[in-house]
Amino acid sequence: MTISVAHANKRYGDFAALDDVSLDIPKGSLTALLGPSGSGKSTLLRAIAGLDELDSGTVTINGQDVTRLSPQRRDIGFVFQHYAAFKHMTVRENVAFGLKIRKRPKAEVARKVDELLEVVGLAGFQTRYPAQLSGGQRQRMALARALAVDPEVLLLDEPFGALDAKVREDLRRWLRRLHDEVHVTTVLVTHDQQEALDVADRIAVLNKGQIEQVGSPDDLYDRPANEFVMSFLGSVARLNGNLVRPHDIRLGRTPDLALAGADSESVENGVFKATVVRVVHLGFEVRVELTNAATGDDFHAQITRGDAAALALSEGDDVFVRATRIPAVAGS
Ligand SMILES: Nc1ncnc2c1ncn2[C@@H]1O[C@H](COP(=O)(O)OP(=O)(O)OP(=O)(O)O)[C@@H](O)[C@H]1O
Repeated sequence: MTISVAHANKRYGDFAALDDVSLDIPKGSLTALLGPSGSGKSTLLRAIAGLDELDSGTVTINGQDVTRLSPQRRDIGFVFQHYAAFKHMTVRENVAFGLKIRKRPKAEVARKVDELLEVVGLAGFQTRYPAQLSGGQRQRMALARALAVDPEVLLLDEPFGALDAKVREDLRRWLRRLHDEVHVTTVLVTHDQQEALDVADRIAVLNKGQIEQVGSPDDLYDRPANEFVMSFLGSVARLNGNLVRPHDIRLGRTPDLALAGADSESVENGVFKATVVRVVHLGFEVRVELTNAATGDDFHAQITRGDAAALALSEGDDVFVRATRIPAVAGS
């Protein structure tokens, strides 16, 4: 383990921002702290960084208890959502900053900075000033600066939060590739489940100052520990009391068509009737909004364009519905 947090508690007045949190972060992993606003993600990250002191509990980095060490002595790189670059310094000087204050030899600084600017795709931007960069380029410069001093741990607090959706998506793919190249143990705070699923190899889901589940993206998506994790990691539909993923719902014009393709997995709730409320085309997929004919509950199914075309659904049509997969979620 590179990082171990044990029984961390942090209160603000009566409010428990961290409530007995324990988390191990393996060496070389890219772990996302995922949770809704106010769940304690940043508080946990700041405790690992040493920017906030815990009320109780310990933080260990590489076997050393760093709970009482200042951030400067923890060997970490840190990137925030709004990165404060030195405005009067060029990109090159910004990235070199940490190495210069550590008084590294000039030739080493030059080599290292060249290498990093190459890695983050800013080789052609060396003499620009931060104001002459796009938001995405500025965050990549921030990452290069944090990585320049070869930290043991890289901590990222919503590093792409202020950028638009397309740039965010490009940057998180880029971050994943960067991580595959440099393997520095990385902890990323995000409230965006898509970002966590896309970029992380491990996800810790936080809720109200506690960890609900830790696991790989597949573990969490396919085997959620509880309803909170299941609904936070993707959209859900409630069918006869069970939470299911909208793309695990099969529709048919007749009851046997809804059953067609049923595999050997146990199908606990059978086929039931529903009415089509709306059909929404979302590019590759089609969302079918439905009402359960017996209970009046609304839910939606996500099907392929091919299936939608074959079914030729219109508003008001009756269809037969079946869940193809019902995850075993505790408490549902
Ligand atoms: N300095 C502080 N004083 C009082 N309350 C605080 C302080 N810092 C954080 N909190 C509270 O602690 C809780 C956890 O905050 P934290 O920033 O860790 O949440 P978060 O999960 O990172 O949320 P977000 O995604 O909104 O940043 C919040 O309810 C917040 O209001």
